[in-house]
Amino acid sequence: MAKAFVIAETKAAAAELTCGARTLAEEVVIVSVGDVPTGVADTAFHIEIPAGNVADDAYVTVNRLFDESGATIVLAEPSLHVLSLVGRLAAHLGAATITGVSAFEDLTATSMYFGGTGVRKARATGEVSLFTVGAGVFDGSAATGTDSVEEVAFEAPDHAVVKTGTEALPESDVNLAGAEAIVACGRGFADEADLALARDLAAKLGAEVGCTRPLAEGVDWFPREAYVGVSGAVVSPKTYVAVGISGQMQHMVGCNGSETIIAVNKDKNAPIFKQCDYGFAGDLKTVLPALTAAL
Ligand SMILES: Cc1cc2nc3c(=O)[nH]c(=O)nc-3n(C[C@H](O)[C@H](O)[C@H](O)COP(=O)(O)OP(=O)(O)OC[C@H]3O[C@@H](n4cnc5c(N)ncnc54)[C@H](O)[C@@H]3O)c2cc1C
Repeated sequence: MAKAFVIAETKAAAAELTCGARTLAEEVVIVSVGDVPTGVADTAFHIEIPAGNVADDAYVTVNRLFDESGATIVLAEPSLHVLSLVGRLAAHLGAATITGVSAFEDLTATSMYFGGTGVRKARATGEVSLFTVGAGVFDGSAATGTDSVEEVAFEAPDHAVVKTGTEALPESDVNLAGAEAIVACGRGFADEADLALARDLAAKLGAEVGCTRPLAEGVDWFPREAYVGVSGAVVSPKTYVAVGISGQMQHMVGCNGSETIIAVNKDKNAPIFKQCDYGFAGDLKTVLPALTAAL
C-alpha cells in the first residue's frame, strides 16, 4: 500500500498537498514546521521550532519521521524553509527531487523548465519519489484527516544555525493567491501616481492589485509578493486585467491559468493581445477611468 509523506508549513498548503497525496497514495502522513496540521492526514506531526533556531534545521527530525513512516512518495510545499527540508531529505535518501510540479499523471510529474520556456514530464527512479508542488495544483477544500496531531521535539543538528536577531519586514496586505480578480500593472505606468487608476478599477471589481516584476524589483512600487510570473506568484483568478503589460512569457506563465484575461495596452501589436480573451488597445490613462466609470 503506497504511503505519502507531506512536508508543509502553512495550513493552506497542508490541505492542498494532503488532498493531492490522496490521489497518489492510500495513506497520508504529514509533518508541519509551521501551522498545526489538523484534519488533513491519517497521521499528523508538528514540530515547534524553538526560538533561536530556524525551521530549516528541523531536518534531523523530519528525516527521522520520514524513515519511520515507510512512505515512498513525498510532496513538499515550496516555501523557503520546506524547500530546504526536502533538499536535506533528498540528500539523506540519495534521491532526486522534481521541483515546481504543476500536474501529475500517477507519479509522472509535469513541471516548467528553462524559466517557463518549456514543459517537461519526469518520473523519479528509485524507491522514493520527491516532489515540490505549488499552490493551486490541488484543491484543498475536501481535506480530511485526524485532529490528533503529535507534537515532536525539534532535534538540533550538530551545526545548527543560530538566530542572532530578527527584523520585522513591513507588513504586506497583498493576497494574490486567494483573489477572484486581479488588476495587474506593468511598465506601461510611467508614473507611480497613475497606479491610482488601477486601484480605482480594482476597488470596483473587488480585485487585488498585482504587477510585473519590474514594478516590484525595478522601481519598488510594489512589494515582491505582488508580482506575477515564473519567478513570482502563479495565480489563477476568475478575472485577470493586465494593464500596460506587454505579455512576455515570464509574466504570462504566472497568469495564464486565469479564467478570463483582459488586456489594456496602447500598442495594438503587443504580444499580450494574442494571449487574452478581451483587449482594449488604448492609453491606460483613458481606458482605465472609462472602465471604472462603466462598472
Ligand atoms: C529569468 C527571468 C525571470 C523573469 N521573471 C519574471 C516574472 O516572474 N514576472 C514578470 O512579470 N517578469 C519576469 N521577468 C521579466 C520579463 O521578461 C519582462 O521583462 C517583464 O514581464 C515585462 O514587464 P512589463 O510587461 O511590465 O513591461 P514591458 O515589456 O516594458 O511592457 C510595457 C507595455 O506597456 C505598454 N504601454 C506603455 N505605455 C502605455 C500606456 N500609457 N497605456 C497602455 N499601455 C502602455 C507598452 O506598449 C508595452 O507593451 C523575468 C525575466 C527573466 C530574464
